[in-house]
Amino acid sequence: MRIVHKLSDLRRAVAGLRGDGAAVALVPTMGALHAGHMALVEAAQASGAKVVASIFVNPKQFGPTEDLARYPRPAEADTKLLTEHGCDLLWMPGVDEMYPAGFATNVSVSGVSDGLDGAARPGHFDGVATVVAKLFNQVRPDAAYFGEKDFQQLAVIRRMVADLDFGLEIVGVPTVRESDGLALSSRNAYLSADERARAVALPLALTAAKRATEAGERGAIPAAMASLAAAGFAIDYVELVDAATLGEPVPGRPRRLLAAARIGTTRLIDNLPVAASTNV
Ligand SMILES: Nc1ncnc2c1ncn2[C@@H]1O[C@H](COP(=O)(O)OP(=O)(O)OP(=O)(O)O)[C@@H](O)[C@H]1O
Ligand SMILES: CC(C)(CO)[C@@H](O)C(=O)[O-]
Ligand code: BAL
Repeated sequence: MRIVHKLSDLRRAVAGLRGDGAAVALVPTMGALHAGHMALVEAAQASGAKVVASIFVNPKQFGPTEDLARYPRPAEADTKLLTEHGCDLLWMPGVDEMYPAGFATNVSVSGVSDGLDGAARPGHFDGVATVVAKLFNQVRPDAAYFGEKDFQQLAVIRRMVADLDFGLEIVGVPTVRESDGLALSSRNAYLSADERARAVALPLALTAAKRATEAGERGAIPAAMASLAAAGFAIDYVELVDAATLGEPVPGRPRRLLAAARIGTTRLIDNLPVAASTNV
């Protein structure tokens, strides 16, 4: 796997991958890679495309009191994992390469960025949209792969791609979980053993609330909040939204249950689809 740090080298390397007429798929990440990221790489490979992964810890999507400085950056382990998975090219720009002096543009996707994580992390989705727009223009892929774990992010990117005529396919990949149900996340590395044991309350609370809601029961959201609080989580939100507002008009699963909560200093997010109630 070739690794490039400069935009000029990236352009040449992508042109090389396309040499024999192959399609190119992009997997954008912030590194500290795990099996969730590898599911994106594998889905991209399954399409027959050459795969470009990017690793860039994007300062613009972190709030002033968030974890930019301590975000894990295990470059060697990341490179090894991508090589073992047969990734074709790794784009690893530095902050100065991505945002040279004088950089002054902001991409803001209104509506879909507003609630949930957009409300809890002001400016976050502007930072995501800005860097993802740049990644798309840098790599010019035919398709890009994102995880459903960051469900609102996926919706923001789909909206941006449609609105700005990027002309590439956005593919959402289902969330990869630990055996107890916790969604894989780079930030899980922050959890102490005790916090890790209690963190399973997040997928358990969402699963219980999903089942109760689908059965037509009332009070599922307050019950989920109570079980998260009992496990020691500080809750940012637990919300059931019309999936169409997040760009997922899938027949049979018209709603999405999303949550974000903090355990100690670690903020976790998760979400599940919710089918139409069988009891109304
Ligand atoms: N468990 C997972 N299953 C599927 N995709 C995932 C999973 N975790 C992350 N992704 C996807 O990988 C891409 C890169 O995400 P990122 O590098 O932020 O990893 P992360 O584990 O989500 O990290 P963080 O802890 O910062 O949220 C995103 O599209 C994200 O949705
Ligand atoms: C899409 C992304 C790579 C943009 O920095 C990031 O938000 C992430 O890792 O999900
Ligand atoms: N996984 C989304 C990136 C972030 O939390 O900043």
